[in-house]
Amino acid sequence: MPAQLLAALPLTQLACYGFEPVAVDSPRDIEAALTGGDTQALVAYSEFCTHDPWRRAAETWARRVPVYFVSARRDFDARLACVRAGGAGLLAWPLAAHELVDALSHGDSATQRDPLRVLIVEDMGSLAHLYAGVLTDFGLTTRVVTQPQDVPDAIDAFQPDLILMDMYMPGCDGLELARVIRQQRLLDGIPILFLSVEKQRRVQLDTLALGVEGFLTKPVDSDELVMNVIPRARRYRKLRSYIATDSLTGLLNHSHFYGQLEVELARARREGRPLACAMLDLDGFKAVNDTHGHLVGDAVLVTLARFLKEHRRAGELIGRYGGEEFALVLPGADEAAACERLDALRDAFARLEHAGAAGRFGQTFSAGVSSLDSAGSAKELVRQADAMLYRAKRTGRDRVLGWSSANA
Ligand SMILES: Nc1nc2c(ncn2[C@@H]2O[C@H](COP(=O)(O)OP(=O)(O)OP(=O)(O)O)[C@@H](O)[C@H]2O)c(=O)[nH]1
Repeated sequence: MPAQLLAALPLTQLACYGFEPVAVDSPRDIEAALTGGDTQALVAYSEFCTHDPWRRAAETWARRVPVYFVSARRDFDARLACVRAGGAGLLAWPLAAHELVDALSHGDSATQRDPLRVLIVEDMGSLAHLYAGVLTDFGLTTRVVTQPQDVPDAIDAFQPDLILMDMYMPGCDGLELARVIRQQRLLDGIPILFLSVEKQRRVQLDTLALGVEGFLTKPVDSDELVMNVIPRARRYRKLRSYIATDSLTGLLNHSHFYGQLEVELARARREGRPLACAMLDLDGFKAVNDTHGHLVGDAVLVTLARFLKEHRRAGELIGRYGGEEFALVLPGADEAAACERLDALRDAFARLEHAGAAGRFGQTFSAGVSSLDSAGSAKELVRQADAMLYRAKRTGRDRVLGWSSANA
């Protein structure tokens, strides 16, 4: 974008969200950044007037990375010009960091970082792997399941963005399996595409009436498969992330955290493995808002979210449970292991410095921990961890307490 506008970019705030923004004001620098291969997205200022060199240049860049246009214009003509230039989105000028972060974490660049996932349910393994090969060639990740009864576990483990399903399988047909999937609240909206030799219009219409996304008649050619799968999977991924995550921190929101906790709990029981839950709350956070203002308070919340994400281990869940309250699920950890880990996190976070209007400051959190040793349900896990969190607050803050050791 033009050099005189670069100073108005919220680069420091973007860095706070975990991005590495680079400000450039010449097409040559942009070309160099794109050639380097590390650039995930481009943000280009545009006035959307007839002679707008940035829009014209951006049209060529948009073929290589998602380009987000920023403009003071919000009218229809500007929106249309953005679409015609291949823009991934139109953001308001002056650019607000959280709007860009929202676009990047839900948009096309997010799918580039984390490929779309397709679960293929087909009793003929060779055919399933043929479909998988086609989708993999287009950059998608696939998993094949040949037995209907294995589908619920595969969904839990793989978290697909779309299910491609054979209609006729031994033991359980596709319609029944679709109903089993849809009856789970969190999976009600997942796109299901049927693959079948079925040509009877009545049967196809009955299938669509069930709320499945579509019907592909075998044999399906590669283009038809890919064009039916990618847009639907991408749309579901985007909608799900809008619904499941908190817009400030990008962590799971309250209800989705709780839903995923139930899934992890069931898995831990099935596999006979331990599981712990922790609730975290920033200490004296009201004073941060009062002293430095709400924007600095928001930056501390974002920093804690980013800190937790950076320290996240495979399989762990992190959610924003309430305003300044966060929640963690640690599959495979018993209470003692979880307390030790939370205490290490507490210690490391307390060493960070935050920048405020009234100078730099440190921030601590307290945490309560519970585990399957003492709690039998998701509700009980959260209740016990919460009770320990408030005991930690009452007894001095900046500490971690576990239910079983505190109540022994
Ligand atoms: N900046 C900002 N503040 C928030 C947000 N959500 C909640 N808060 C603030 O968090 C503060 C919580 O204050 P209290 O519940 O009194 O707790 P505290 O000051 O952290 O004290 P203890 O928890 O007892 O250590 C309130 O001032 C809320 O306004 C948010 O999204 N952004």
